[in-house]
Amino acid sequence: MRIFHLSAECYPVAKVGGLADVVGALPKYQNLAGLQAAVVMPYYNRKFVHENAFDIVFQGTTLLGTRRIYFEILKEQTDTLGFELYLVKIPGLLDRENVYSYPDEKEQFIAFQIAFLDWINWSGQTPDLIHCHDHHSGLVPFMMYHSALYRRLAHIPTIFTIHNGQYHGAFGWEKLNYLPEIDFYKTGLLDWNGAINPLASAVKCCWRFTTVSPSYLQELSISSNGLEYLFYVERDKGTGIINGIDTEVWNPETDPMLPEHFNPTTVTKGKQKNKEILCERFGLSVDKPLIAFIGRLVSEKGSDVLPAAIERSIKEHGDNVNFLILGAGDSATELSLSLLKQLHPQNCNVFIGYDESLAHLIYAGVDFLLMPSRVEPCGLNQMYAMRYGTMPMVRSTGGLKDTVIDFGEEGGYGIRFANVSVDDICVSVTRAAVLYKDSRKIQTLRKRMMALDFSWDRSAKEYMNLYESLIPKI
Ligand SMILES: Nc1ncnc2c1ncn2[C@@H]1O[C@H](COP(=O)(O)OP(=O)(O)O[C@H]2O[C@H](CO)[C@@H](O)[C@H](O)[C@H]2O)[C@@H](O)[C@H]1O
Repeated sequence: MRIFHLSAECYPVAKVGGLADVVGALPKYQNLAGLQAAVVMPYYNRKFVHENAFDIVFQGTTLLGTRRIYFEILKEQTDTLGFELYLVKIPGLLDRENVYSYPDEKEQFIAFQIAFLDWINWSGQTPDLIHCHDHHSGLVPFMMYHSALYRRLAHIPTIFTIHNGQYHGAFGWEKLNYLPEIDFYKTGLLDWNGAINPLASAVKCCWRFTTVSPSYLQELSISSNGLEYLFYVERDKGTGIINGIDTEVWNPETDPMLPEHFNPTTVTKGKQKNKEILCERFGLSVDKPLIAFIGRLVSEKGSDVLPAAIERSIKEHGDNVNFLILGAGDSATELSLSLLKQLHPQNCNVFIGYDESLAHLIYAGVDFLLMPSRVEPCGLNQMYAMRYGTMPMVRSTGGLKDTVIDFGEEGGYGIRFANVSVDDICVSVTRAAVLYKDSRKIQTLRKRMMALDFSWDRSAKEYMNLYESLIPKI
C-alpha cells in the first residue's frame, strides 16, 4: 500500500513542535510494518537539506492565481530517515529558512498543495491513500474531489489528522482564485464563517479524520476555536489515535545528546549524573526537586500561569524546590520568566529559545515535567519524560488525560490536576516535593514509567486498520 503523508514539518528536516516528531516517525514504523509510506513537505533552506543529497524527480509549472510558478520535486537519495522524503521547492516561495509566519504564508501552503497534486497527477502516480496533517495540507481533499483538473485522483481516499485544532489557516474569499478551477456548486465545502477555512474543509471533504488522542476528539466538539458544531456534525467520521514516540530517537540508553546513558536498572544513578550537569550549567542545586517545563510559550500550553505559580511555589517551599524552563513564544511570558530568574537565581532558570539537545538533557536530568496545558491534543513531552524516568505533572486534558495516571491511583505513575490555575499547580508542586523525599517510592515509580510502552507499533497498527477499512482490497 503506497501512502503519501503531507506535512509542513518533519523531524529532523524542519521542526517547530510535535507535528514534526509524528511525521518524522509514523512513516518509518509504517514502512517497517510493510507499507510504502513517503513524506512530502515544503523545501526549507536548512541544515538537513544541505547535508543530504537530493535528486530532482519532477519539474513543472503551475498557476497560483495569475502568477505562473515553477516548481521542483526533490527526493532525498538514500531514504536515510526510513522513508522516501520529497521536498516541494518553489523559488521565491518555498525555499526559505523558517517554517511559519511569513506574510505570504497562505500563498506558500496553497502552492505547496497544488504543486503536490500536479506532480502526482502529471507523473501518473496513483497512491492508495493520501494522509494530510493539519491545515497546511487541508485543501488537498477538496481539490482532489472538486477540481476537474485532478479528476484522475478523485477516487483516492484521504485521511486528515488534526494535531492542533486551534489553528485553521483561514483566509478571505478574495484568494479563491489561487485554487485551480473548481466546481462552483461545491464552494460551501471550503467555507466556515464567511472565510475559506482549510481545516474545516478538510474535515468536511476527507474520507476520515483522526485526532491524536481519543479525549481530544471529544473535546473538539466543545472547544475548537469556532468549529465546535462542525466537529459535532462530523463526529462519526472521526477516530482518536494516540501518538507514539520514536523509541529509537528517544532512548536513554543510546541518546547521543545525553552525557550519561541509563536504563530502568541504572535510572537513579544515570538521572543523578545528568541532573548534576544540568544544575551546574544553570546554577541550580542537585539536592532539591527539579521541575521543568519545555514547550512553546503560548496560551494553549498554559505557560502564562507559570511565572505566578513558580513564584508562589518557591515561597511556599522556603526555596526548597527548583524550576527550569525551556521555551519561546509569547513575549510577555518570556519577560515575566526572565524577571523571575533574576529574582530567584538559586531556584529558577530560564532558557528562552529552541534547543533540541538541551530538551533531551532536561527530560533525562530533571525529576518532574510540568505541563499545565489548556489544550493538549496528545502531548509528546509527557511520553518523552516518562521514557527518561521523569514524572509528568499534567493538567487533565486531551492526550495528557489519556496517557498519565495519577500515582495516587492503582498502578499510577504521574501527577494530575484539574485546572490551569496557580492554586492547582502549587498543590501539585507540593505533592511532587513531598514525593521527592521518598526516594524508594520515586525509584519504583520511575521504573514503572520506563516500562510503559509508548512506541509507535501500537498506533501505527491503528492507522493501518483505518487505512485498510478504506481500501478493502488490501
Ligand atoms: N524550546 C524548545 N526547545 C527544544 N524542543 C522543544 C522546544 N519547544 C518544544 N520542543 C519540542 O517540541 C515537541 C513539542 O511537542 P508537543 O506534542 O508538546 O507539541 P505541539 O503543541 O507542538 O504539537 C501538537 O502536535 C503534537 C503531535 O501530534 C501533539 O502531541 C500536541 O498535543 C499538539 O499540540 C517536543 O518534542 C518538545 O521537546
